[in-house]
Amino acid sequence: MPAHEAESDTTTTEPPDLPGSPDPLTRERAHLAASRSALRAMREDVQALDIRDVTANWVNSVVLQAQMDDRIKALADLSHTPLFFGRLDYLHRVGADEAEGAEGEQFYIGRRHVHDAHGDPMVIDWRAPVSQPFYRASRKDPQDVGRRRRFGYTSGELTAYEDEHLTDPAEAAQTSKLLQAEIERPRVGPMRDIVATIQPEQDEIVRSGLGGTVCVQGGPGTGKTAVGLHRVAYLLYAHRDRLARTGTLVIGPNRSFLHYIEQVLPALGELEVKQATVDDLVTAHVEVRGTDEAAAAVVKGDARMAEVLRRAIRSHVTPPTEPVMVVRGSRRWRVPVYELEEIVDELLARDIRYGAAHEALPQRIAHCVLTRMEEAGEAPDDRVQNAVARTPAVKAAVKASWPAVDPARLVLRLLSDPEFLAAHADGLLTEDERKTILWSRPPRSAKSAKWSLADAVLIDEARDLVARTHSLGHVVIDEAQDLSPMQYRAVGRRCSTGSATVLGDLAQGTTPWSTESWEQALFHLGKADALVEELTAGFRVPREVIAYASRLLPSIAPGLAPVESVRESPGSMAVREVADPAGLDAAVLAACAESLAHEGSIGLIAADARIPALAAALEAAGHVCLSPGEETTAESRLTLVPASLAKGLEYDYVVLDDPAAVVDGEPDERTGLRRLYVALTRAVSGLIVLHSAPLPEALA
Ligand SMILES: Nc1ncnc2c1ncn2[C@@H]1O[C@H](COP(=O)(O)OP(=O)(O)OP(=O)(O)O)[C@@H](O)[C@H]1O
Repeated sequence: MPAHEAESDTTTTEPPDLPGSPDPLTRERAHLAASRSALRAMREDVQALDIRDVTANWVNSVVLQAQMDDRIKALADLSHTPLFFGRLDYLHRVGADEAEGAEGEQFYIGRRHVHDAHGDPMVIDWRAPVSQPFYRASRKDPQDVGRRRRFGYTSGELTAYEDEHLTDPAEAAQTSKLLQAEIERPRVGPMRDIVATIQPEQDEIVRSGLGGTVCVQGGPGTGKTAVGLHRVAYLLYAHRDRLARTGTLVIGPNRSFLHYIEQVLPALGELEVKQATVDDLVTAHVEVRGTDEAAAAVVKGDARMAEVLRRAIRSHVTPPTEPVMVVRGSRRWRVPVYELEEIVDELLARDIRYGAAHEALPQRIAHCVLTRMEEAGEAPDDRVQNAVARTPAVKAAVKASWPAVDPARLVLRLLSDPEFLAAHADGLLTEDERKTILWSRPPRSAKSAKWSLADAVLIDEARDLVARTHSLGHVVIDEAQDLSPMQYRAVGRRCSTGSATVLGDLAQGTTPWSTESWEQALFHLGKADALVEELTAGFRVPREVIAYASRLLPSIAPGLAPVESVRESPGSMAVREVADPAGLDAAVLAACAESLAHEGSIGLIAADARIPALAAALEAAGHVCLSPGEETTAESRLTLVPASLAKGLEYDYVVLDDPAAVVDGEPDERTGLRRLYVALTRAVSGLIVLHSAPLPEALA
């Protein structure tokens, strides 16, 4: 694969040039300049639109103007993001029969579609079907592509290109230098998109259909987050209308993480995707002021709790014992007990939401009354039925047989009333488990209760038993391995009529309820038929570093294979023992200073308990520190990261303080080692591990 740079363009592979014609790089630059002015023209066209004549009213005009403003924003030409990053030379016209001998076609691939004044494409959106071979074509399967060209940019200038002639048997396959350079480029600021370098196995996940749920298992830095975000962008392109109606959501583990990834989709032109943590979803209606012991949270997060709640809510249904007597004017209408029983039984058998049945019951009783009225020769209409449904007699019957249930109060009663819990957890929870979740001092009311996050998930489940939760079109769940079965259910009901992308790594599960197998997780999510894919190539962590971290795998996830890093960075790893524990802070500061001498972002990761001491030491040494997820700038590049917040984040250089303390910060050894595995796998270019206490045995 010959690479060409501005100064050293020696072996040209372009078709023979006419004497005096410009060299390929100049031609490509000319196409870039022409594309940029075409984009400018597209933007000016939208800006010049006068909507006064086409909008019927004020609301219409506001809506249309907002859409146009979005479009104008989307058409902005950002000088630091190349308008195109690749070119495909097809051997034949796309879609034409090869036998016709139709001439080849050329497409420039970029972040968005750009066309000229005649509507002919200058740049094709990376998500369009004709762009797909840019990511997937290979020597084995050239997909009718004769040449794939990648472009290299320096400070927004097109400075290099690299060609692959996929159908040329004489050309040997090589790893792309531009691809490697893009992967090695220092990270400053928030996460960026990978449109120019999506790999074939990643692309298969990105472009998999909207209908199915995909689950991706992948070690640290294999691009799960990147793939999930690009899949959303792809789905929005391929199913724009449907997803605009139903909505999309990206779920991440915490605010810092969401902040870190929030720029990726807008950079791809997608501004409408919502982001949330699972906690955000379930605390919309509950104020969380309490916490749980791990043992209680594990039981509360167990899927058996869903059945306990289902039984508890249905226990409010009582078979009718009294007939209903409705008085209208001078007449009395009676619905006998057996008929009421039939209605209640039928509603129970239909298994509709508790609240829906509660609303249907008065209408059903009123309908019986109306039938009797008709039999007696009256001609009542809908208004009469509604009036009957609202009579005190009918209301009293509904209250007796199918009373309204408040979800929070239902959970409150389960957690405070040992008999109520025992009755509905019979055969599901052991006595010990019931004791574990019962409040020792029950609160007076749902309002005054100190709900925990696990309680909020239970209330969310109870709310769904009362009234169906609104479902979105597509949900991406990142770091999914940390969700409890009940949390999976909470997410699952938010995409019950849509699909999901589930991303995670079983080896990075650090919650007491973390996922043991994707099959189980997908079952709880309600997507048991999802496809499980595996990503094994690592794009973040250098080979030496991942090899060191992978020593932990036999202890934390015995079935998983180590990540195969695509990054060679010799000398990227150092483990330093500090003999005197009192000298550890100073050694850490020195390692930070050493790392700051390089370009890029620095993360100092330490056990949560060590953070205050390190923050003070850094401040005393005059370092300005960022918090995780906060944007790195050229002036402040050092982030102090508590180990509990490191998940999903990355830094060019990582300094890891005292691994043993990171392990000891967790309730058990396996969780501690998993936390350490996360901390060890955040580095893009270099890792320095400092310790005075002995290293954990699994690592030593
Ligand atoms: N095809 C690619 N080309 C260039 N960079 C890539 C590619 N795939 C992933 N990366 C980069 O590798 C890094 C790790 O990606 P990402 O955060 O998505 O991995 P992850 O699997 O979610 O990691 P973790 O398990 O640690 O959360 C990111 O900087 C991402 O941009």
